[in-house]
Amino acid sequence: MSAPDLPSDTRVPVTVLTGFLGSGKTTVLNRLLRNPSLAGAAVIVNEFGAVGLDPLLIEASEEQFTLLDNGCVCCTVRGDLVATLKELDRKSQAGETPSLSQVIIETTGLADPAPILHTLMAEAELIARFRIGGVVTTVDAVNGAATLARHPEAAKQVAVADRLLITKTDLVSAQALGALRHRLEHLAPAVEQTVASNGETDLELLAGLSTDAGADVTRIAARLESVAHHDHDCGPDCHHHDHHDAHHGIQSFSFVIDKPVEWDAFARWLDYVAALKGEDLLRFKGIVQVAEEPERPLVLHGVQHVFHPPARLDRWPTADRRTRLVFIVRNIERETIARTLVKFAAIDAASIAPPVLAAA
Ligand SMILES: Nc1nc2c(ncn2[C@@H]2O[C@H](COP(=O)(O)OP(=O)(O)OP(=O)(O)O)[C@@H](O)[C@H]2O)c(=O)[nH]1
Repeated sequence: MSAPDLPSDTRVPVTVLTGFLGSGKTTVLNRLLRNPSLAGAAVIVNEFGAVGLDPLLIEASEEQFTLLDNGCVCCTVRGDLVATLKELDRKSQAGETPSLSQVIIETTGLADPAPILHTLMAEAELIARFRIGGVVTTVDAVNGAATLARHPEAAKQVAVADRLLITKTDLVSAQALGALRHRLEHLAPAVEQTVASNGETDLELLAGLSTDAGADVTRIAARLESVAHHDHDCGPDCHHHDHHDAHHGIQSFSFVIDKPVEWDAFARWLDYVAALKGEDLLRFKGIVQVAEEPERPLVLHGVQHVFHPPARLDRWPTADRRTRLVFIVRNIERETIARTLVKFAAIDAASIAPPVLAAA
């Protein structure tokens, strides 16, 4: 179906912000959203996991923010994405919300961006109102090389990028960064690689994409075609599979703990879990009520072997002050982690929800 004959700049650009689990998407998004010129932007966040923490961690206004948490936006919630975009457009046109200037979709870390682009290019109603502003892919300098070798999803995210944002360069040597850049050049030739230190990037990122890369649907289609080629070149440990198997073996679970935790014991538990399960502990996120300072929660991020320093918030983002821990793992049982919580973090099994049957 061909797009209506509209000048492309009357349509709202949609930027897809993707990148593997924990690679720094939300950090980049939060930095961008601090810019007043993005006040008219809508943010759609897709989260993989039963208990989502992103609504607590993303600095978008309630009006700006839509959470899609019923599955992965590249497969099960594509319909929700279409409905969300149509509704954003309707509200903007009806004057119920400020005029929509930009949409940023933050995918899950496991998403294949190609079906998302297809969705944006296939729906006549969407084509009339929205255009693809481009794909920005974050690549974590610490875990990036290993992740590209092990997870085909990550290689695809790089292959369809219009811009690569290399994050966490403060944590690696120049040599490691050079090797990663070389790998990225191979997967995405001629795609600009930018360093985003702690999310620091500028609006040029979105503006530049909107005007050149995103406008050309033919070019995007050609890039999508080429992803198949890159799929067969994603590294020695890459396991090829079709899209429906893409998240095979990866699961998410959570714990809600209704009593404050003792920090020393909890920190010991974190060290233990990181050391023991790092490679299969793809992503860990937590908001923690610490007994020593219960009014100021700690936000924790773990990405494979790397546990980032905890960040203390000034206050709880919502009325719910319970500790919440979310895991995205490969081949690790919830009960196994639960047992370590009881043993190392000295957490009473009775205070954990959903109940932990085999923890005692
Ligand atoms: N040292 C350092 N840490 C960073 C940088 N960018 C992000 N981080 C940290 O990396 C962790 C994960 O960042 P997020 O922005 O939550 O990553 P994400 O890609 O949104 O994660 P998911 O979507 O939940 O998988 C957080 O603790 C960030 O503070 C960076 O440039 N340097």
